[in-house]
Amino acid sequence: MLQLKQIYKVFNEGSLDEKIALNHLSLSLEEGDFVTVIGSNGAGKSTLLNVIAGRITPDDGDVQIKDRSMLDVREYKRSRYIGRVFQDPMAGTAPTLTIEENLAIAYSRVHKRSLKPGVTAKRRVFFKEQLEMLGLGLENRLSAKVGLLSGGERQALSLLMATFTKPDILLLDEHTAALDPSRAELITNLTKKLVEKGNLTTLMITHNMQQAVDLGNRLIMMDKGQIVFQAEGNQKQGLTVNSLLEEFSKIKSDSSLSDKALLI
Ligand SMILES: Nc1ncnc2c1ncn2[C@@H]1O[C@H](COP(=O)(O)OP(=O)(O)OP(=O)(O)O)[C@@H](O)[C@H]1O
Repeated sequence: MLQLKQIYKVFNEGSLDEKIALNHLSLSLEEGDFVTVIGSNGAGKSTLLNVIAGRITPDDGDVQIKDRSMLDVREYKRSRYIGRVFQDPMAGTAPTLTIEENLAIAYSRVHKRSLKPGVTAKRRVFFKEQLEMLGLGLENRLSAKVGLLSGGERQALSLLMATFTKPDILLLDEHTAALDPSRAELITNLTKKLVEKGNLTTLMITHNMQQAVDLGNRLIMMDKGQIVFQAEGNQKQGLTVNSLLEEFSKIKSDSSLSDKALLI
């Protein structure tokens, strides 16, 4: 479904600030793979997601979705294939528009050939059904402005908007990190439910080791723009936070990383 081939990205090349963010990184995801991505600050995790989404162009390598290179596909066009949720609950939705208007925008991004844009009666029924799955009562507040929602409610809506169109790839960029623990748990559980329901191919960055262990069928650990450890299948299921920290300590000796940096 997703293939990253030898992705290389350097920032500020040739200057004192030169930083190799992705160092010939390759990764292949099958349909339905749910990969948790961990690593210290500056390991290249967000750059990786930005390269997939088309926000950053790699200096070398290729990004393929369903065997088609995406390098010539601009970010706004890739959003037809890619759903994304950011750390900031304010980032994924338009605050001055209503819940149903936000959903209509996400819907029309994918169903471009639809003759009737906006909110139709049929679509309203569909939106209500989708919102019911969140279990937050938002299906009864279709005309409420999104700016009035709490951070958790807004992030749940962002997650729904990123998933209900069944994107080929779902990118989650520390999407629970800005929420209080109970709301973070709610969004984590919703993520599990929506990803499983849609069998979505997903990459999720997290600094929460427990979350990285609990979610998904694969895990990758990044350091200095490379994948330094990965687990899948039974090995992934058998991982614990302690075993991850042990793996981490193996790369720590020749790096400036610390447990704290990984666990933030
Ligand atoms: N636009 C940019 N210009 C210059 N350097 C950048 C840019 N974006 C990222 N970098 C650098 O590239 C490296 C990788 O950054 P990236 O944001 O991908 O790391 P990360 O693993 O997501 O870190 P964090 O966990 O702190 O979010 C860092 O050293 C960062 O400072």
